[in-house]
Amino acid sequence: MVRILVSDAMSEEGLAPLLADPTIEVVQKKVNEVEEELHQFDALLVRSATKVTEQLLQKMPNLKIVGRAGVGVDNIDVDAATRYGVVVINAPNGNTISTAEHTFAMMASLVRRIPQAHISVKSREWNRSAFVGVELFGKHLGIIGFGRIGSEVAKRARAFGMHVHVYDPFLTKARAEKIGVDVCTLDELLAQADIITVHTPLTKETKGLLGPKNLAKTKKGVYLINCARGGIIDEQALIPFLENKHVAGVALDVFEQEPPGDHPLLSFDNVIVTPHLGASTVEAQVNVATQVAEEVLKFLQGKPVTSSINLPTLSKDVYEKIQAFYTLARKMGILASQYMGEPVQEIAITYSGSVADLETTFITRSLLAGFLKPRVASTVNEVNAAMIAKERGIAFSEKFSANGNDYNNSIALTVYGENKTFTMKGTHIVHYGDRIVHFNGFAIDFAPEGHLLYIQHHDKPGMIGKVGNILGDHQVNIATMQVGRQEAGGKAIMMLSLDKPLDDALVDTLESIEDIDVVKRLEV
Ligand SMILES: NC(=O)C1=CN([C@@H]2O[C@H](COP(=O)(O)OP(=O)(O)OC[C@H]3O[C@@H](n4cnc5c(N)ncnc54)[C@H](O)[C@@H]3O)[C@@H](O)[C@H]2O)C=CC1
Ligand SMILES: O=C(O)CCC(=O)C(=O)O
Repeated sequence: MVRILVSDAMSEEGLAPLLADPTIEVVQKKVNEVEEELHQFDALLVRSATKVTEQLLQKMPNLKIVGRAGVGVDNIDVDAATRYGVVVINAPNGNTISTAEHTFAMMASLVRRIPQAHISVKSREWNRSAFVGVELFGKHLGIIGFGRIGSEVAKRARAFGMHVHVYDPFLTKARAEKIGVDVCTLDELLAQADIITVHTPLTKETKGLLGPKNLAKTKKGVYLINCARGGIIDEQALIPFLENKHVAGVALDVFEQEPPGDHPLLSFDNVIVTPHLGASTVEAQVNVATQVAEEVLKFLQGKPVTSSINLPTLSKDVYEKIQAFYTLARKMGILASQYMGEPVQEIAITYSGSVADLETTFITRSLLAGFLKPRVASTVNEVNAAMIAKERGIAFSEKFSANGNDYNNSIALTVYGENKTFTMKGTHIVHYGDRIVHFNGFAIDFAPEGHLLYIQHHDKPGMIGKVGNILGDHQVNIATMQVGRQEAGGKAIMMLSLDKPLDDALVDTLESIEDIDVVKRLEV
């Protein structure tokens, strides 16, 4: 039974695909209410309240996936999750419209002073002259961050007759032209905008983006809106600009610390606030919960996920095409690691033929995961394989060749170790399966499966018989045997597939045969 912990409030309608699955148990409780059971959960679904820290991940050794029902993953230690091999996914567009609409609601409220007027009338006052606002029509709106939400805000602004200026260093010219917005530098935006709204993630670059220096570059009487992440507008820096009336008003849905407590900004009459409500609509909550539930379900069924933060994203089509190579690469990694049995510095991979045209990132990660698995005590999978390889000083590279050299497709690898270099080539043949066609410099043809025994020897009459007799005497059945040699009378190999693994004593016996140089057990 798969166990999923849903630790923040989430729409039941959205969670329906998980709740309906009889193989899944969904527990809707806060983390601190299930302290004793944390080690049992396979998946964790959160909004922004649960902090997915390294400490929490350590208490959840069975965890495979964290699903964030929303966009921002700043409540999740994604680096730690990656190290622990835990996939992190989000629901990137389920709450876009709601947040864009909330931004607009904040904008209209800000310039028409609706919250202040509301409080006044509720206090039994009728003071119409105190609440004169300004129109949005004809005003210049500066949008910082032109992704999903920023671009939806722009559409609405244009419908209101506003001039829209956009600053986003990652926005391509083609996309800006298609949407028809004025793309400018940050300084140009600050100088022109009557209203500035931020829609970036909170990163090293965006933290304090609207701080003392940039606030000083804004127009006198500017309005500011933050419905993205607390800290993009520097809260402390705002105070003098509000005191000297350079900033006419501020609308905040998000804060550096949430809840903000007794924050000095809350005492300004022209600062209007909501408690992180951008995504709080019925529709958005159903959307994000549905998106994340469907993705988690797909992941648990071994299907590709499309909104992962720490895995390459694959479409179903691409996933289907690479699946065979993904498995072949995993087996090749396992074989290479066991054969080498020593520290390695580099793994060079060459994809040839039809596989060279595919999305190989995932295949390479699979190969690395296979390679590292016998060497790493903790979980290693395609999420953390590249990171673990790096941490262990193992460089890896990919090369591509259109020519498959006798094979429709092939994956070749060269592993550079401290004392030796190892090469191997594998191919996947439809209706036949995975085959290793070169091993350690020898042409051969075997299926990388089960209990394998690699023997390197001198090419002499009677060698096969000697090995066969010893195995037979010890009741070890040989399922298949492939042989290869470099030249008659030179170095040769046998690759045997056995019905059971060999014990150490039998390996020693085989090694003691004259003219046998190497005996290696390989388990795939
Ligand atoms: N208040 C709320 O309840 C909600 C808040 N959010 C937040 O809104 C923000 C935007 O979300 P989306 O539009 O979905 O994200 P997105 O990823 O679609 O867009 C972000 C944009 O910011 C741009 N950007 C990144 N660094 C930048 C920089 N240094 N300067 C200018 N632009 C930069 C990116 O190029 C991208 O176009 C995020 O912080 C998200 O967490 C999202 C949903 C709900
Ligand atoms: O879960 C929520 O309501 C917060 C949404 C949010 O901030 C996000 O999706 O980034």
